[in-house]
Amino acid sequence: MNIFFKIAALISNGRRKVEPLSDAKSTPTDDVLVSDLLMWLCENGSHIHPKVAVKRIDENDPNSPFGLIAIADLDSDEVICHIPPHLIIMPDKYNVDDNDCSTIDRVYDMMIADKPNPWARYLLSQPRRFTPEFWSDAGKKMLSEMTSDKLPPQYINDTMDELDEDYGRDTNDEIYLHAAMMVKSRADYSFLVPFYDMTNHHNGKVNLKHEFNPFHDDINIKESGYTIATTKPVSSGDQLFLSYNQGNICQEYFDWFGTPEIFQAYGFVEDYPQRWLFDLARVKFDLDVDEESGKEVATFLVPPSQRGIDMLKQELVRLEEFSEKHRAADTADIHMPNHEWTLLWQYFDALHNAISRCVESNEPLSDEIWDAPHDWWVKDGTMKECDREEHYVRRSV
Ligand SMILES: C[S@@+](CC[C@H](N)C(=O)[O-])C[C@H]1O[C@@H](n2cnc3c(N)ncnc32)[C@H](O)[C@@H]1O
Repeated sequence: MNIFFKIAALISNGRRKVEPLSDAKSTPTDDVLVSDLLMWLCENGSHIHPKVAVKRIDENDPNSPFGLIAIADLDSDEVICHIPPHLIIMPDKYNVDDNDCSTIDRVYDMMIADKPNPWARYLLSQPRRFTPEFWSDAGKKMLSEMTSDKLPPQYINDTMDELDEDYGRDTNDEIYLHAAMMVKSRADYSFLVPFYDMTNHHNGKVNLKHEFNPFHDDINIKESGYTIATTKPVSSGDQLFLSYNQGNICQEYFDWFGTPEIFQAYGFVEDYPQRWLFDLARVKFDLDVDEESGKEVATFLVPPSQRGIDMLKQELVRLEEFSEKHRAADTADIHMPNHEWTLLWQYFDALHNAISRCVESNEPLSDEIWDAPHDWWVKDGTMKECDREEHYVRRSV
């Protein structure tokens, strides 16, 4: 019996009758690690919708990431998965402010166990050091030269410094670093949730939501577990997406966590729509492609100023000089792993493109933003200074 029907059988022994699907194309996965993981999850009390498969997002690329794919049409508001509390890795006490590293410690322990469970084996199979915070010294040096102290992402050394200096962890232990990167790129703050952590990001195609906000005061995750559901009908073959920065539990991420921060924390350049925030110029805009004209359009979330636009024009010149100096280099000479080099230039192109669209727009200019307080982040599109408790305000620069 193939994995698909094994899972369906498990679920039908559980809480819901699952009829075999006539148009089920293939097993939910072609990967042993993933099928072991799915079986382990179902045998340990998880509910995984039988019309959802785990597949590589590019079936022709054996290295492409996995994602959740509908293998039959889904309605809106269908529960895609429920993961019970005992499978979620979380710190003892949970407070979003004292985000300690106990979740990382637990993932590390799971990975170095004598017989790692299927989830640990899957996480260990993920590419090493692929998010910029965990890049080689050469890669981080090149990225820092590209962004200088002006353009995002900044603070790419924070995580390693924190692990080393604040928590005294061994940052020469490659498995510990991998555990840390898995938490940073797959957890909701300190909650690492299996299967939920297989969901990819896309703000334009997002079709999933959290059934409840696990950070809400009246939710005790140790009782509720995690449940995600569809927000709209999903056609067979479509990928299921969450938003990593504008989802229904993202709260203050709306204000400042944009395309640069997604690149830094998750190691990929997001598709349109993108969100760009440039502290130094106090410029904040969404960049999307207009369906009719096919042109990229910058939608400003705070009014841009001449001063800010002039700063970004100077940054464009500096970026072009950086490209002149490095793009033709031989990676062997700079000791940067190929995946870092490829990703760095993908981000360079997206950054250069976004600033170009911004400075060439004919948006009316005003100096209003320079009267805003130093912590000038404001909720989407308003100049209203937001209530502190409503929104985190990012570190001032
Ligand atoms: C929470 S995991 C998602 C599941 C992951 N793709 C897997 O194969 O297990 C986050 C990672 O998935 C990848 N990812 C998520 N959304 C993506 C997207 N839209 N494009 C490319 N990679 C994406 C990135 O590598 C990111 O660090």
